[in-house]
Amino acid sequence: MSKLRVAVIGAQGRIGSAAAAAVEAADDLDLVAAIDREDPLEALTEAGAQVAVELTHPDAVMGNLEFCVGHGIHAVVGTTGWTAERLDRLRGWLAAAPGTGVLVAPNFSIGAVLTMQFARQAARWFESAEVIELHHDNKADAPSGTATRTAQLIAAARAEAGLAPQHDPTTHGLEGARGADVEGVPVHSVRLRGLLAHQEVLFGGTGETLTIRHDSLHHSSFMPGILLAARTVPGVPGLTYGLENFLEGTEPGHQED
Ligand SMILES: NC(=O)C1=CN([C@@H]2O[C@H](COP(=O)(O)OP(=O)(O)OC[C@H]3O[C@@H](n4cnc5c(N)ncnc54)[C@H](OP(=O)(O)O)[C@@H]3O)[C@@H](O)[C@H]2O)C=CC1
Ligand SMILES: O=C(O)C1=N[C@H](C(=O)O)C[C@H](O)C1
Repeated sequence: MSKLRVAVIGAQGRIGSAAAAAVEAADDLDLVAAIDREDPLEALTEAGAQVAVELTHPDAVMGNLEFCVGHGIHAVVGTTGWTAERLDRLRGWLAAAPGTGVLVAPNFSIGAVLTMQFARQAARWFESAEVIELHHDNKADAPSGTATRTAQLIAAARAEAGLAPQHDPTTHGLEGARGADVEGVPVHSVRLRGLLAHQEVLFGGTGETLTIRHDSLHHSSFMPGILLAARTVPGVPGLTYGLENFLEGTEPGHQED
């Protein structure tokens, strides 16, 4: 069987370099292009890439995806900075490219995907919910894509359950002290040398709290998810948001890197 032809965009970066190495090491995948800021996107078409793994910067991702979708190259996207408007724009490009698939995943690690699912499940049972995300000191975006998605899922579950908006008695405080407001859920962002990617979701109810914590200790935590996504995306046309949509029916052994 011929190997799937995969390209990595952002291949000099922290996660992009790890992704390029993981693709290269996979028996069923062929790393046909590994490009970064200075390289032309035409390298993807010249190399005959079938799937592009996009791991760059919120300022670069839309241009890269417009090119990929316009050339019928499926994409697996880890880059953050997504808004409803950006997702709509991407849907528009995909509508004009039937058969092309794009997965946008706020987080490729299985533990982070489960954290989001557990948080959604817990949200309806607690009056208070806050998210603390902690990342390395070179991260461009805040809050993280994962924390934003987590807060959105909590907000949706609260609304579905008919919970009242969260009570915040703060009348005196410095700006930012209560974090960013993501659909009514406070999200706090810590940037610290030595960290990679970590998140705590805190829930509070009468006489009890629940804390869900996840730690990505190494970029290897994202690789099984990226490889699974690269293998799956050619069979899923249109936009898929969240790796969980590709995990259903997958045996854990199939996520090996
Ligand atoms: N979904 C997930 O599971 C994960 C997502 N991420 C996300 O991935 C993104 C990258 O993170 P990280 O690797 O830490 O960042 P880095 O800054 O280490 O890497 C990004 C790389 O992309 C390059 N780049 C910038 N613009 C372009 C462009 N137009 N075309 C090609 N390459 C470009 C950068 O070059 P230069 O240095 O010259 O700017 C750099 O080499 C972030 O948005 C991060 O949040 C990270 C980890 C996991
Ligand atoms: O920049 C990072 O490092 C990460 N970015 C993603 C995010 O913003 O959620 C995923 C993970 O947290 C690592």
